[in-house]
Amino acid sequence: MTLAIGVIGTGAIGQDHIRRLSQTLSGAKVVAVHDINPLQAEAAVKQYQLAASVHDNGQALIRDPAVEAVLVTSWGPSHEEFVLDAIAAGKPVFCEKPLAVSAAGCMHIVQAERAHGKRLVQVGFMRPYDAGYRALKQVLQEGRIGAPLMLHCAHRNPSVGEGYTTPMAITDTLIHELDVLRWLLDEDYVSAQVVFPRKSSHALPQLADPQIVLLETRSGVRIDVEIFVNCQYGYDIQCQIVGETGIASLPEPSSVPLRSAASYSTAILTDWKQRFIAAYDVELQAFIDGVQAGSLTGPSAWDGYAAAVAADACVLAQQNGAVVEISMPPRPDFY
Ligand SMILES: NC(=O)C1=CN([C@@H]2O[C@H](COP(=O)(O)OP(=O)(O)OC[C@H]3O[C@@H](n4cnc5c(N)ncnc54)[C@H](O)[C@@H]3O)[C@@H](O)[C@H]2O)C=CC1
Ligand SMILES: O=C1[C@@H](O)[C@H](O)[C@@H](O)[C@H](O)[C@H]1O
Repeated sequence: MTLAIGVIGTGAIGQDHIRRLSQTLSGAKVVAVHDINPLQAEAAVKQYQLAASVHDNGQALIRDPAVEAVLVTSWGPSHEEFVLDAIAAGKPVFCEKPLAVSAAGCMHIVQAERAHGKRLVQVGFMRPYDAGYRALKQVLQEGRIGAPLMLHCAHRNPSVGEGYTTPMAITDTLIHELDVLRWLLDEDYVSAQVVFPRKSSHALPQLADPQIVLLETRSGVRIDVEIFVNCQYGYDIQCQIVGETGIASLPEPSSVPLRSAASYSTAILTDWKQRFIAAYDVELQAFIDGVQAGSLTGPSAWDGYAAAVAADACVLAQQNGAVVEISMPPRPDFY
């Protein structure tokens, strides 16, 4: 069976997912698209030669009988409404991060999904599907560096657009670490603090960049994450775990070492699309396969909620400079 997917939001990642659904993955096809900017939707249909209808609103796409599953890749603040509509229609939905822009919004989705009685939601947290993070988790699970004590992480983008603001460093960027580090350590956070180094001259006035987020987990692991979204030199994701008997680091993406012009070098990627290309493929194939098998296993609405609870605390910590408590309720059996 080929899963008929409707895509809401045909911008950067929407088009990238349409490309992989149409050209790389198996078992799915794009049958409908919608974007608040109709020219953007038409452009996606043309570029990927889709046999897809173009809807003039998201609700119509979700209700379209030809659409069996929904992909939400629109702007973050629109996610909650579309995901709730998909659940109300009983259709599986893959939603890009963030699941909703606040923990309260994510909780509405959790409640709706539980009331429906079966998992319908997968969140686009792709890093748990990345081979490097998976290898890192295996090292931890095999006890090869002993119990984890500290994590030193960095999330660096070369530059960001004019619309990117200080809280977005948390809700748009750090949200990936909030998810993947929780998955890696298999525990929730209990506190957050944000400190601001000297501001980069490359950051626009509305953005404090870089930032350092300090997290503490339930067992006492201390985590520092540098978020630096105007670092200029590349797209660079770092994660180093200091354990009781050793240190484990996220592998660098593979690249040909070059001896040339009196130097020895390896390239650094500049684009998130390339850095996690394999992980995006695997996460979306897992969604297709999960829908076909009647059982979703990827990052859940609860994972989206957990990341949002921590993100809310980090945004508050940005404002007051204090250590903010993170209070995470126990995971319901449903998840
Ligand atoms: N998992 C990942 O690594 C990534 C996830 N994302 C997430 O994907 C989402 C989209 O990001 P981008 O593609 O980079 O943004 P974008 O700005 O390139 O595209 C967003 C598209 O959604 C459309 N849109 C906005 N509001 C809408 C609404 N209410 N209804 C229908 N269409 C609407 C816009 O017209 C635009 O075409 C964001 O939530 C972002 O955080 C983005 C990049 C990477
Ligand atoms: O999700 C993403 C973007 O939305 C976000 O703006 C970037 O900072 C992240 O690196 C990228 O993975």
